[in-house]
Amino acid sequence: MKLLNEEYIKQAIPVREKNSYKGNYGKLLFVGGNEQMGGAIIMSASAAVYSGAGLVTVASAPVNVHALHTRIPEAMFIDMYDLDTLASMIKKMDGVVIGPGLGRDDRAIDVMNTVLKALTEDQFIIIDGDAISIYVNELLDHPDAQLIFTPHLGEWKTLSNMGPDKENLQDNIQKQKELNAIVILKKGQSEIYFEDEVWQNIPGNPSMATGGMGDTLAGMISGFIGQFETYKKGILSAVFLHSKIANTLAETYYVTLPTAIIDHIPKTMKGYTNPN
Ligand SMILES: NC(=O)C1=CN([C@@H]2O[C@H](COP(=O)(O)OP(=O)(O)OC[C@H]3O[C@@H](n4cnc5c(N)ncnc54)[C@H](O)[C@@H]3O)[C@@H](O)[C@H]2O)[C@@H](O)CC1
Ligand SMILES: Nc1ncnc2c1ncn2[C@@H]1O[C@H](COP(=O)(O)OP(=O)(O)O)[C@@H](O)[C@H]1O
Ligand SMILES: [Mg+2]
Repeated sequence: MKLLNEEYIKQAIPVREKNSYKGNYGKLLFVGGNEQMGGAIIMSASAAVYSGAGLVTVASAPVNVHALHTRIPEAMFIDMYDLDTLASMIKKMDGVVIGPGLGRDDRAIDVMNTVLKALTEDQFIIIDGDAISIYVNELLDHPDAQLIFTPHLGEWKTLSNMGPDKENLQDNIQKQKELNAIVILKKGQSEIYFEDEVWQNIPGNPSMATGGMGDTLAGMISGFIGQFETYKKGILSAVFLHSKIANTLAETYYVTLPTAIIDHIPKTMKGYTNPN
């Protein structure tokens, strides 16, 4: 297992080309946030905006539109239960994050089916939170896109049948291959399973054990993938910086709020920008 530490991330973040524009930095769709959990998809989309994503659209329950626009006016909005609009929106995207606050009811299942069917092979999809349960319980087919799962240990049990006391490196590698996906297994020191190698994150601390922390990570990962040259670089940099920011904040704060992490992303990225 390779260790994900300061050395990897040093100068990993690309400098922006002088004449680049928003279209160069990722068009992302966030799908989730039912009537009870709008905050989850707002945090996720906010993390992507603050990570530098070029264009962010949120598909959510209509009741969430004003909260979203108050928090991040940079994001666009569609009703996620309008399945025709949802399907046509997917076609314009580089990547999709689905799951934060999605719920698991019949409407959520329809949303999930619509999204997975509309994807094409040049896109990526991050399946997080409730969307992990739906993917497993509804026996959904692997989409025609790069698939990325971001389970915590409870969600990994749903995906792999291995509980927190049973999961281990060899069986996790085997399961990741069966899933034909990149797996970011979230825990105290999260593990990242790629097709050819496994990484373990080093920073992180228990001040991060707060609702919304994983929603925020999913948004960061998507935002980074939209700008970095490879999936690997984007994912590893996002996982590292998410917990690195939390470590810095935990020097002075008892608990690290996901929204505080989000606020610190742009300045922290600047500090790691490659000057060449
Ligand atoms: N403000 C919001 O709207 C929030 C919405 N959230 C959403 O709530 C939905 C359900 O997610 P949850 O993760 O709460 O619930 P789940 O019920 O899916 O997962 C929690 C279960 O996993 C078990 N578990 C085992 N190891 C665990 C570990 N290391 N970390 C976490 N759980 C572990 C727990 O005991 C529990 O049974 C998701 O869609 C999520 O995005 C949460 O992110 C919290 C904040
Ligand atoms: N004790 C801890 N040490 C390090 N990281 C933690 C700790 N507790 C939680 N985290 C991190 O916080 C995030 C929690 O994700 P998740 O449970 O999906 O949150 P949510 O669904 O509430 O947004 C993960 O990135 C996990 O690694
Ligand atoms: Mg989660």
